[in-house]
Amino acid sequence: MSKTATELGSDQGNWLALSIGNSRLHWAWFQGELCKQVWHSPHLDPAAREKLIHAWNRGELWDGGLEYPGPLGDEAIAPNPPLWIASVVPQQLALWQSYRRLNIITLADLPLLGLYPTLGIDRALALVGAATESGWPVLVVDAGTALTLTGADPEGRLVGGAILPGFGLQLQSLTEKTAALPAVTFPGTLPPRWALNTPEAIASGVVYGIGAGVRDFISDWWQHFPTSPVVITGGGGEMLLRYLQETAPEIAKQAIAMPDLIFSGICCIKQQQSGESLPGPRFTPLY
Ligand SMILES: Nc1ncnc2c1ncn2[C@@H]1O[C@H](COP(=O)(O)OP(=O)(O)OP(=O)(O)O)[C@@H](O)[C@H]1O
Ligand SMILES: CC(C)(CO)[C@@H](O)C(=O)NCCC(=O)O
Ligand SMILES: [K+]
Repeated sequence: MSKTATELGSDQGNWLALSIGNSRLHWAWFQGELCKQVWHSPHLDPAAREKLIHAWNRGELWDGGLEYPGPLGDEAIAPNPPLWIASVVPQQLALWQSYRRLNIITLADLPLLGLYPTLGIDRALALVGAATESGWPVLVVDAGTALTLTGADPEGRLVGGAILPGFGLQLQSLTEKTAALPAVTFPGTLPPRWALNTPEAIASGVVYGIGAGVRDFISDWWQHFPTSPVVITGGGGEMLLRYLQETAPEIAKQAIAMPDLIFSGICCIKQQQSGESLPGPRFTPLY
């Protein structure tokens, strides 16, 4: 559906992308294809959603109750921005059902082959984003609440993947399901592997355990697709990359960190649906 001149004039190509994850909301403000700002917020309740919509209509991007990186100079968002949502949390998505300029992205919108019906839209969009940047085949490692590996072949067909508890969830489950293990905050640096105290032993187990698992998946992926890029994303992506740099520099050198991958995917789908761009990567290798 292409935009009318009035619509273009009124929103100047401004739009918002929202990726609803299991722990947090991930937001991006776009002008056309240009991503101006990315930020994260807690899940919302109806009152917080109303405050947000009112802020947008005053030209402000952020609500005081949410984490944000600070105002962007004098720039203001146009009122009633189109909102493109990808969600893996139905209750949080339901909050936006009555938003006037809502576009919900579903698996049916994606130029990928071989998808299974319950595949997470975040995983599928990350693949689209990764392929837009690096072409097919591609493997995406997303270290969010759940850590996922998702790979597609040279034709853009899902090969498959894996789901495991992410860094935060592993730390949390140890604390909650044991008597003696304390809460451990997410380590900022690679912990010592052979720890001599409880918090570092927990951090070591989780970081080296996840790291080794991911490394093994990447090695196996390269047996099948030796030239495939590996794209790392998600809040735990930096830690994962640190692990790879330390233990497997030859893998780390070939891994690409793309924190905002999901937004490349959303932008790509929006362009396709709005007829704003050249034909997308639908079923054709990009290189
Ligand atoms: N400073 C930090 N605070 C909290 N978690 C962090 C921090 N740095 C890295 N992490 C890790 O990143 C994860 C958060 O990643 P990300 O933002 O991709 O996803 P999320 O918000 O947890 O999940 P989702 O997108 O599924 O809601 C946490 O689970 C934790 O393992
Ligand atoms: C695995 C998560 C939770 C990662 O955010 C999400 O992609 C999801 O809910 N997926 C559904 C199951 C699947 O992807 O097979
Ligand atoms: K569940």
